[in-house]
Amino acid sequence: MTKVLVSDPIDQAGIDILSQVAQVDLRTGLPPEQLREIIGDYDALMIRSGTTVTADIIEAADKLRIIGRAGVGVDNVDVPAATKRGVLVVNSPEGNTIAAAEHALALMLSLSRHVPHAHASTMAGGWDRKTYVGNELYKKKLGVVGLGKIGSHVARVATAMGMELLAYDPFVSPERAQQMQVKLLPLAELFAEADYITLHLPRTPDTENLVNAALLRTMKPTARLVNCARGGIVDEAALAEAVEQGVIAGAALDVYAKEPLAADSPLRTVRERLVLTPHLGASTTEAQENVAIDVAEQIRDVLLGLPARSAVNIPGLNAEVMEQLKPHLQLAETLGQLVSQLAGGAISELEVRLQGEFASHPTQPLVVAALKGMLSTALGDSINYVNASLEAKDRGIHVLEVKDAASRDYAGGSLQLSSRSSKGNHSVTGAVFADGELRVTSIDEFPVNVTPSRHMLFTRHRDMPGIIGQIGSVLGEHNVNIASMQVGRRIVRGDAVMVLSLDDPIPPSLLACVHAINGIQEAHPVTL
Ligand SMILES: NC(=O)C1=CN([C@@H]2O[C@H](COP(=O)(O)OP(=O)(O)OC[C@H]3O[C@@H](n4cnc5c(N)ncnc54)[C@H](O)[C@@H]3O)[C@@H](O)[C@H]2O)C=CC1
Ligand SMILES: O=C(O)C(=O)COP(=O)(O)O
Repeated sequence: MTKVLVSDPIDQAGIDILSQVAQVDLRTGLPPEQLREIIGDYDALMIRSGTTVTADIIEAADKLRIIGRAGVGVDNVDVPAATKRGVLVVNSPEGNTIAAAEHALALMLSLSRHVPHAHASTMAGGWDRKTYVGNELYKKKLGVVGLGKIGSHVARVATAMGMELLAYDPFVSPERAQQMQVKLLPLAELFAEADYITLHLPRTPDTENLVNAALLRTMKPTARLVNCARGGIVDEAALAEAVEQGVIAGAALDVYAKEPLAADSPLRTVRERLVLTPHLGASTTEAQENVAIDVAEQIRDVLLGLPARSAVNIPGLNAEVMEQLKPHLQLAETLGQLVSQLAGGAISELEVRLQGEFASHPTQPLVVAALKGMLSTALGDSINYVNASLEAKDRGIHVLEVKDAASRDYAGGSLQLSSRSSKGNHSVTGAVFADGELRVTSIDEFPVNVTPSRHMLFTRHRDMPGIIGQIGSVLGEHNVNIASMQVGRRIVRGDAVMVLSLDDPIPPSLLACVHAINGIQEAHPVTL
């Protein structure tokens, strides 16, 4: 029975989808040791930000195929460890964009008009209209750090509210910024100029403690900071001090370096001008339904052997690409299996050559498919689209990608894999025909036209009378039935290759007899 563990609260719509294909166990709030103990039973894990998936947990996850993050940030998952183990990580990149953006705007407005403090004072019996005089956002400068999906929505709404938009995002082009009516500035200038600063970037080693005491001191004393992105980007102790001492006018946080926020955090002692929420950015009914459905559908699909649309650790290979390139990926994988079995030893270099029309396809997915096929000979099922590139790199395999659009051999182009190993060099070429059928079109530069089949035998021999008959006899003696046979040669009585498609596997004793035939130079059994 396929089993899915849901270790954080998710919307029922997600559970319903998962239940179509698996037994779903909802166990929230598990301590790490307990999660480690039980994870070995599960094929899939669905989480939000409450579960931290460490390398240790992934190590214990013997059956795990996919980790689904019902939200955006995957900083609570050791993605490199998952990749190494071939575990797919997926998320919901857009399901909670609006919720997070609106929460950042809510925090900005709350801060400006002292909503939480005025509310608390009123509830306590007060009627204080003097202390809580605020500021307008209209005509103020808003600095958006990280102009991605959430940052852009905040920018759009803030523009509509009459704010002037500044942004810092090293990966956004000036054209895009201009289109959004946003002025791109270096980080230091943005901090010095803005009246409000809102953070919408991921937490990475580069962004950790980005907003520290020194940067806070460069802000205007009237400026306010909002962090609805990730804890750890802001130095919390420095921020508490800056707000307390009036270095800045206020701050609002939804996310913290360590969650839940520690009872003794210095942030909890700041009484005024600081608004804290417990990671509520994505907590709307709408967003929770969106992300639960988005991620549960991906888990369901992957468990059914289909591709996921938002894979974090196989860049460039989403469901759309997989669907479009299905036969081409299959060809690359098959040629990878073929070339590794012809090589018969550790391959040190693989050249992936996209010829003719093939050169119009994205290279990366085809290279990954070729590597998966190539490595599966030695590594079996443990190799997949997630870890193929990494495994190849770890094994020191040098991968070369060549696009040769000018080559004209087949209408749809062709794909050639050439391997270099201690035992020699081999190359195989294949094409996808109009009906979607795969063909091997050359082996070691000898032209052939072979449909790949489960059991095959490839020989390299001298083109001379009698050799084919002898091979046929040997196969017959071993009760191995030949489905088809092809010979490729470049010159008469020179070197030739023979490809036999067989109905049965090749026993080792048969291979020894084939090798013993006079004129046979190489014989390679291949299983696809
Ligand atoms: N509080 C909450 O509940 C939620 C928080 N988030 C967080 O919000 C953040 C943004 O999410 P999205 O907009 O969906 O992501 P996104 O990927 O669309 O945008 C992130 C932007 O940050 C930029 N960026 C990366 N490194 C940067 C750097 N060093 N300096 C400046 N900009 C940099 C990227 O170029 C990109 O444009 C993420 O950290 C995510 O985890 C997302 C949803 C809910
Ligand atoms: O999607 C994100 O990145 C979030 O931070 C939302 O976190 P949550 O799913 O509410 O625990």
